[in-house]
Amino acid sequence: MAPVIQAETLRKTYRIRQQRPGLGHALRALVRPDWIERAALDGISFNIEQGAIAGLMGANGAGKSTLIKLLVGIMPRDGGTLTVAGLDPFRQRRHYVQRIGVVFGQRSNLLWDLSVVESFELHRAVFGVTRADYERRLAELTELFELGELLHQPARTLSLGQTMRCAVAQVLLQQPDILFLDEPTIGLDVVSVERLGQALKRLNAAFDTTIVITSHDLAVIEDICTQVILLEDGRILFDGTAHAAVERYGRYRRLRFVFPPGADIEAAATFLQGRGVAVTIDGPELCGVVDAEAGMVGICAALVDEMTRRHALAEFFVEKPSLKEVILHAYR
Ligand SMILES: Nc1ncnc2c1ncn2[C@@H]1O[C@H](COP(=O)(O)OP(=O)(O)OP(=O)(O)O)[C@@H](O)[C@H]1O
Repeated sequence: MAPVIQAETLRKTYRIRQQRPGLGHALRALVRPDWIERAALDGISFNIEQGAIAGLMGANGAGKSTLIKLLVGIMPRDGGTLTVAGLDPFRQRRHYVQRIGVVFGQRSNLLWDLSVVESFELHRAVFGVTRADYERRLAELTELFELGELLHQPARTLSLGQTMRCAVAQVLLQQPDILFLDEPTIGLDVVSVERLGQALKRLNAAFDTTIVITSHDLAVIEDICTQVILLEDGRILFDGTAHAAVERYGRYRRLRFVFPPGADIEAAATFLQGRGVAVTIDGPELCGVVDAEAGMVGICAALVDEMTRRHALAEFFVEKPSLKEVILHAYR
């Protein structure tokens, strides 16, 4: 089966007006402005299969939002080819929008003073969903997204997490083939992130809906995505499963030291940093991710040995790090 999304040497360049300091430059720029070009997507190629949950990841400015804008058809590409569900998202936008659901961050189409179900009714009318399809779909989505009594509340009374679940359910009313979510987890607490993630998984399992999601919350990507595309400076650094990403960066190990009450964890952290280990402190625990490509056992053993001699430890563990840790380490 052909992939539902196919991108070949996809390119997007922004023209940026240069403003040099000084009155002379400002006056000259009025007559002959200085432009430079910046490639936000530098000829990237990838496929996404029908029924995948694909996570787009990358640091700020990596090109995730630009890619989502090309995928949903609100911006033209400058080069390469892009086919989604057999259509060109930008050139065939009128047909295309019927096939996709899009939620950008916290911009929902729920109307503030109306109850959620009233906003859903308006959406039904705009997208021409038949009454019978709407009733069936509403029942399915109420269960999948745990909407229950939220449906009868005015949108302004919902929490951020509840708003996001309702906003996503709303765009699913017209049963799109593909759902695009740009940073849906911003501002959500961990419980809301988990609830949204589980709802998306249920949706995907029940209807084989392809989902493309960008998030800085790597835990959500690791939990729900079947494919991870990692962007850096407009290029693809990694494209594969979350599991493969961990395997690829499998040479990393997490050293986790647990300290007794009153221990000087900061001093221990400084010591590890001095050995080139990236560390985080969480309560009585100090974690360091070690790049131990060659001689993994020896490097970990030497660090543990030095730590036990210098500091009073309650326990220590050598573990495989999460996707989040290895990616963050790879960025450094
Ligand atoms: N409208 C624009 N005009 C000029 N440059 C832009 C524009 N939009 C984005 N860029 C530049 O293109 C690059 C990619 O930006 P993009 O917003 O796609 O990244 P991102 O990965 O979504 O980042 P973030 O996580 O911060 O949202 C950046 O260097 C950015 O400064």
